[in-house]
Amino acid sequence: MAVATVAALLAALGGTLWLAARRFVGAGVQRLHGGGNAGLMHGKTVLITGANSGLGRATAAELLRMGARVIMGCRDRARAEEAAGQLRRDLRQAGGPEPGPDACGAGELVIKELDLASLRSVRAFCQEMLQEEPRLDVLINNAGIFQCPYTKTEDGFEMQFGVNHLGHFLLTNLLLGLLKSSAPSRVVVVSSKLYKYGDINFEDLNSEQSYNKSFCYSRSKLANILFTRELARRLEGTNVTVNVLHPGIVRTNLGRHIHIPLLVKPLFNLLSWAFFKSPVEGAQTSVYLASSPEVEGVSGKYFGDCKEEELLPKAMDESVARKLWDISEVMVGILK
Ligand SMILES: NC(=O)C1=CN([C@@H]2O[C@H](COP(=O)(O)OP(=O)(O)OC[C@H]3O[C@@H](n4cnc5c(N)ncnc54)[C@H](OP(=O)(O)O)[C@@H]3O)[C@@H](O)[C@H]2O)C=CC1
Ligand SMILES: CC1=C(/C=C/C(C)=C/C=C/C(C)=C/C=O)C(C)(C)CCC1
Repeated sequence: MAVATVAALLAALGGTLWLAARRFVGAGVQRLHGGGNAGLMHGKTVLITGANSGLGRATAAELLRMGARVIMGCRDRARAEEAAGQLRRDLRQAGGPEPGPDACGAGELVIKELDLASLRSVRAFCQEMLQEEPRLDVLINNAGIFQCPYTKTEDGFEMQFGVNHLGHFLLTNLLLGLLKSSAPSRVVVVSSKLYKYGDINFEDLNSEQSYNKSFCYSRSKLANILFTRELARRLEGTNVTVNVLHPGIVRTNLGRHIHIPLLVKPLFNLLSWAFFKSPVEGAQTSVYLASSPEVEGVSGKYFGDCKEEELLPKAMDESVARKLWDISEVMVGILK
C-alpha cells in the first residue's frame, strides 16, 4: 500500500513538473513568435471590450506592441487606468518601441467607459466613438462574465446572456457603419468550447423559469458563435470580416464567481498554473484573427490555437442564428 501511494505521488509530482517545464518552453516560443510583427498594426485602431483584465489585457499588450491605437472599452475606469499604466510600464521595460508616429513605434492606449450590462452605456459609448474616432479597423468582443449568481442587467436581461451576447450585439451593430467605412476591417468574437453545452431556449432567454449558471454561460457562448455566423452572412461583400474563437482554458479572473474552499485554493492555483494557459498564450488566437494577413478575407469561421476548427451542427444552424438575430434586435431596441 505504502509503495503504491508513494508511486502515485511521484507520478503526480512528475506530471506537474513536466507540464510546468512544457509551459515555460511554450511561453518562450509564443513570445518569440509574437516578436516578428512589430509595426504590423501601425496606423490601425482596435477596440477591445474588457481590456483591463485577463485575455483582453494580454490582447491589448500585444496589439499595442505591434503599433495599434488600442481603445480599452472598460466598465471600471480605475481598473482600466491601473491596467493601462501596467501595460505602458511593461512595454517600456520590454525595451519595446516607444509610442510614436514612426512605422515601428508602439501604439497608444485610450480608455473609454463601456458597461455591457447597460444598453444606455453601450449607446453612449458608441455615440462617443462615432464622434471621436475617424476609423475602426478591428473590434474585439472579448468581455465576459462566467457563472455568476442569478442577476439581471439594467435592462432586465439575465446577466451572462446580457453581457456576453446582447451588449456586444448592440455594440457591434452601432459600430458597423464605422467598420464599413474603415474596410478592410475585422470583428473578432471571443467564445468558448463550453458553447457545446448550450442551447438557445427562445421561450426563456432570460432564465426566469429556471437558472442554471453553467448552461447560461454556455448559452451565451453559443449565441456568440451564432451571432458571428449570421453577421458574416450579412456582411458579405462589405470587406468587413467576422470570426469567432475559443482561447482554451486560461488563468484569468473569470473564475471569480467559482467558490473554492480556502483550504484547497492553493492546490487549485497550482493546478491552474500547471494546466491552464497564461493570458499571453490564451490571447494568441485573438491577436492572430485581429492582425494576421493569413486570414484577410476569411469570415464566419471558428478558430482555436490559430487554426480553423469544426463546429457542432447546432452552432451552424442558420435558421436559429437568424431567429436569434431578430429577437436580439427587439431586445436591444434596434428599430428596423
Ligand atoms: N479564462 C478562460 O479560461 C476562458 C475565457 N473565455 C472568454 O474570454 C473572455 C475574457 O475573459 P477572461 O479574460 O478569461 O476573464 P476576466 O474576468 O479576466 O476578464 C473579463 C473582462 O470582461 C470585463 N467585463 C465583465 N463584465 C463586463 C461588463 N458588464 N461590461 C464591460 N466589461 C465587462 C471585465 O471587467 P472587470 O474587470 O471590471 O470585471 C474584464 O475586463 C470572456 O468572453 C470569456 O468568456 C473563454 C474560454 C475560456
Ligand atoms: C485560474 C483559477 C481558477 C479559474 C478557473 C477558470 C477561469 C475557469 C474557466 C473556464 C472556462 C471559462 C472555460 C471555458 O469557457 C479557479 C478554478 C477559480 C481556481 C483558482 C485558479
